[in-house]
Amino acid sequence: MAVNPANPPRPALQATDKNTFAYITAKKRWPEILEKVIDDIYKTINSLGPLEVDKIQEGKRIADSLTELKYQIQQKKPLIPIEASEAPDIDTYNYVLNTYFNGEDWYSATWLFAECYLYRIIHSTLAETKQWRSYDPYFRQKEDSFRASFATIIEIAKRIDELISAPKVNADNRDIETDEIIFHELAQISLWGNATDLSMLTNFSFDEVKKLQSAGTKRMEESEKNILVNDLAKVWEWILKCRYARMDLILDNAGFELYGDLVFADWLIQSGYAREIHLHAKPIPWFVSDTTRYDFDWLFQTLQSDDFFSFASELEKLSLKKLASRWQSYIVNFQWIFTEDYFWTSPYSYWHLAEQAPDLYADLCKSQLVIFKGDLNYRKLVYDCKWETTAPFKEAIGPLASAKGAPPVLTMRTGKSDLFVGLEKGVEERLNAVEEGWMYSGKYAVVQFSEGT
Ligand SMILES: O=P(O)(O)OC[C@H]1O[C@](O)(CO)[C@@H](O)[C@@H]1O
Repeated sequence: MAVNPANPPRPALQATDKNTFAYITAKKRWPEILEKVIDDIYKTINSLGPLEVDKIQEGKRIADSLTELKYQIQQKKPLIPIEASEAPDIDTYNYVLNTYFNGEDWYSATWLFAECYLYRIIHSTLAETKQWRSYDPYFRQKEDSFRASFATIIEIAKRIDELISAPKVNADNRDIETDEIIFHELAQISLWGNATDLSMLTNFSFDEVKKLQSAGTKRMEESEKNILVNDLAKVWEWILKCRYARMDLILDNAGFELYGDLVFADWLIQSGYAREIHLHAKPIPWFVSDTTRYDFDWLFQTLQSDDFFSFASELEKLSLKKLASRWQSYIVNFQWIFTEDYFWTSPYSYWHLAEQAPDLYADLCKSQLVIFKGDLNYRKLVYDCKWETTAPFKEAIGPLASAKGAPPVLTMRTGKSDLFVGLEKGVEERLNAVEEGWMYSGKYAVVQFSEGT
């Protein structure tokens, strides 16, 4: 039988499997995430004036629907089609549900489908209303966590300033050895930014977020040992070969992770290794903290604002403004091209990219490097199934490595699911012996590369 959403290349990860992160997610994390959304809606309701009766009433109905959704999950009720609407992706969801998961419930459907379906339903519950259609129920969390990340944000802003103004040598006006070191450093800032994912932080305080980030900076020096597969050296060779390349960045979380990704993208442009970088975001709020157009624009505005980091010194504010105005110039000059596509929020694995989103695929094939950030992108790349941890990365990403004309693919992800491929023999056993839950702790990462065909 051909590979399909109910028949991945290996048995699917499923929440029915009790000793897995999929199970913990369905049992504990989904209800918590829904509670946070409901709280957020009530916070907004409470801030409305008495004249906004319609919005208040509609908001209460949304909160009730989401409470019902939480109950459906907790009671392991069957998944039901999403109400038809003008949204371009509902037919896809209902087709996949009816064709592959008819009669399945929140636990017995694949983890990937059930989880995408959850975030899609949360969005529909808001999008199909009059007053809340463009409301992002995760925005408050994104905003708070970005503010709490100030110390690391400013540290990185200073660093990129130094790096960009560093003297260049040789005929090409570049010092390749220094560039290689900088490349490794900035790639790791982008990589470890993925550890602070809000969907994982339902129970974390902002102090803990800060700790994670400062550990992230310190970890930079000793982080190599937690990158279980590190293809950065190969990627660097590839970049040197390509020179002045088109690159694509399939973004993950907004806020701190996006900031780190853009710092990396900034240097790639400034150094001339990239001529243009296409930034791919989500068209709807997704997996709590994923980047949308609004988040992207908000980041630029925030870095330029005098009020958001009101406690920052004038010098610090100036360095953030300088950064944001340089970034703005990349947008104006089409060196950074922002784009979004419903394929990224579909329930499909990237094994189906060419057939499900042919135009997007054809466009990505023009790229010299397609970088996939984060855990969900990784899950989708490898079809979210029980690969042996030693399975080769290129086998696990299927057609994206082997199809004729497949683009060069790089994944940079901290592990937040029961899923690692491409590990050396013995690594899984060594870590199993010392650390329960190491696969999904966010502490271990992989940077894996396929040069395409
Ligand atoms: O933002 P990321 O890195 O894609 O992570 C998304 C999160 O959602 C999950 O995919 C499932 O909840 C986790 O595996 C991961 O923590």
